[in-house]
Amino acid sequence: MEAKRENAFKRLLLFASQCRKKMILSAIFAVLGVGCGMIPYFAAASITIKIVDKDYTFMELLMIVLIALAGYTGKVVFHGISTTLSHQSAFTILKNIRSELVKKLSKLPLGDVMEIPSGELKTTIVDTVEKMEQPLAHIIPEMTSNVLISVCVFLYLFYLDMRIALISLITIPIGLIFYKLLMKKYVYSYQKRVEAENVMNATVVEYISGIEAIKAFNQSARSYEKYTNSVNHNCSAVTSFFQNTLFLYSAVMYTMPATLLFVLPFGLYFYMDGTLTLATFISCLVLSFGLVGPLIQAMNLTDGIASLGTMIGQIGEILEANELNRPSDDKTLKNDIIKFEDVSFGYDDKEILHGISFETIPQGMTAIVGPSGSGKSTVAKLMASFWEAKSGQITLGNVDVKELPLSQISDIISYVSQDNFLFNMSVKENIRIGKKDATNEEVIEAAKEASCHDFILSLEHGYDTLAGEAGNHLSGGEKQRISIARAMIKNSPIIVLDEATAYTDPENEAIIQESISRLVKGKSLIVIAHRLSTIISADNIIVMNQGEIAAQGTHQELLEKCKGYQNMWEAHIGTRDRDLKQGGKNNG
Ligand SMILES: Nc1ncnc2c1ncn2[C@@H]1O[C@H](COP(=O)(O)OP(=O)(O)OP(=O)(O)O)[C@@H](O)[C@H]1O
Repeated sequence: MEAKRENAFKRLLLFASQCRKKMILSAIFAVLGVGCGMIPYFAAASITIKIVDKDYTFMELLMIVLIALAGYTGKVVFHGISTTLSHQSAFTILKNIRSELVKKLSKLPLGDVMEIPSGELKTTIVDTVEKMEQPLAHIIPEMTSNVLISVCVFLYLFYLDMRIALISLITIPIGLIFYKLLMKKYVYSYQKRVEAENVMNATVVEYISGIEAIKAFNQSARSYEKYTNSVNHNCSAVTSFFQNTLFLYSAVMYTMPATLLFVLPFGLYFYMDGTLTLATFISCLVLSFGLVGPLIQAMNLTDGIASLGTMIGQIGEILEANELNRPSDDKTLKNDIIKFEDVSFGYDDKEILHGISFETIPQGMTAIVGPSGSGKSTVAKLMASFWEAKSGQITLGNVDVKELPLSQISDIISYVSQDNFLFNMSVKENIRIGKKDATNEEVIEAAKEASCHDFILSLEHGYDTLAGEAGNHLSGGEKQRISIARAMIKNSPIIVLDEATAYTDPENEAIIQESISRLVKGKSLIVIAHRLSTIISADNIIVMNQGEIAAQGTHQELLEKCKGYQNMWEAHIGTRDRDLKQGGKNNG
C-alpha cells in the first residue's frame, strides 16, 4: 500500500509538472497578493507610531490610509488571479488523473476490473478525484503566501523589538505539538472514513442495480441489511473521525493564535521598565495578529494535504495494479484454433480448473457443457483473455496468448455473454460498438441478420431510440439479438457464446438460433449452452465436471460412452417433454 501510494504520488507530481508554468505564475501572484496584504498591517503600525509620537499631518495619515487601501485591493486582485490559475491547473491535473485511471482500467485483466464493485470505481474516479481539487488548487499559492506572510511579519517584529518577536513565537511550538498529535489521528481516522464511504457508495449502487429483486422479495431499504449496515457504518466512521480529531483540532486552534497571552504581559512589562516605547508596543500588538492568522490558514491546508495522502492511496490502488503484460505488436497467427494445454486456474487461492487440455474446431462448432459451477464460463473467459491461466498454456493460432496484444485478441474473438449490456445511447450506436466506422447501411444489415431490424423499427425513434429508454421495454431475447448484431458487425473469425440462449423462451430461442447460425457461417464457434438440443450438431462437445474434462466427442459418441452426458441428455429431454406438454395444455 505504501509503495503504491508513493508511486501514485510520483505520478501526481508528474501530472502537476505538466502545469508547471501556470502553477509558478499562480505562486508568483500569490506572493504579490501577500505582499499587498501586508501593507495594511504595516500601515496600521505606522499610523499608531505617528499618532502616539504626535508626529503627523492629516495629509500624511490620509496617504497611509490610501496606501493601505491600495494594498488591500492589490491583495484581492492578485489573490483572485492566483486562485484562478491554481484552479485551472488543479482541474487539468484531475483531467489527467481521470484519463490515466480509465486508460489503466483498459490495461488490467478484465476479470480484475469486473471484481471491483462499480460503486467503488465510480467513487474513486468521480468523487475521490473531485475531492482532490480543493487541496491541489490551494496548497501551492496559499501555502506559499501564508508562510511567507508570517515570515515577513516576524522579521518586521524582530526589527521593531527582538524580545517581543521571540515571545510572539512561544505558542507556536505548543500548537505544533498538538498539531503533530492531531495529524497522527487524522490520517488514520480519515482513511477509515473514506473506506466506510466507499463501502456505502458501492452498496448504494448495488442496491439500486438490484432494486427489482429487492422489491420482488419485499425488502425495503431498512430491511436490506447490507445497505443499512453500510449506512450505519459510514455514520459511525464520520462520527468517530470528528471525535478523534475535534479535541486536538480545538487545542491547535486555541493555542496557536494565543500570542497575545504572552506578547501583552511581556510588552507591558518592557514598556513599564522603559525599554519599549508605547508606539512600538502597540505596533507589536497589531503585528502579532498578522503573524498567527496566516499560519493558522497554512495549518488548515496541511489538513487538506493529509486527506490528499489518503486519496492518492486510493487512486494508487488502481494506478499501480498489475497490468496484463502484453506486447503491443500484432503477431501472425497460423489458424483460428484456441488450444488449452494443461491449464489450471482459480479466482482466489481456490483452484477451479484443474489442468484441462482441449482444442477448438476451426470453422466448426465446439460446445462446452456440464453441470452448474463446473467451470464452463471460466473457460470462456480465459479464451477471451479476461484472466490469465495460473499454469499451463493457452494458445491462439499456435501463439501463446501472453504474446498477443489484447487488442488483437479482441479483434479475433467476439465474446457474447449472457449479460447483454446496452449503453444509454441510440440502438444504432449500441450496434456500432462492434465496428466504430460502420455505415448506417452496415448497421441495418447486421440488425437484419440478427433478426432485430423489425422490432427496432417498431421503437418510437427506430434506430435512434435511446437504449436506456428502449432497454426498459426490450425483452431479454431482443437485447440478446442486439448484442448478436454487434458481434455480426464486428465480423471476427472466432465467436464465443457464453450461455447466450440460457434464459430465453422457445420462440425467442428459435429466432436467436437462426441469428446465430447466420453469425457463425464460416467461423469458429465456441458455445456454452445449457440446452443440449442447441448443440447436438456440434463438431466437438466438451463435457466438464468439477473443473475437469470428463469426456469429449460428438453428441452420438458421448451418448454411447459418457454416463454424465447421458444423464444430462435424459434430464434435458425430460424437461423439454414436460415443457411441450405444458405448452400443449396451455394452448388447449
Ligand atoms: N469472479 C469469481 N470469483 C470467484 N469465484 C468465481 C468467480 N466466477 C466464478 N467463480 C466460481 O468458479 C466456479 C466455476 O464457475 P463458472 O461460472 O465457470 O461455472 P459454470 O459451469 O459456467 O456455471 P453455470 O453453468 O452455473 O454458469 C464456481 O464455483 C463459481 O462459484
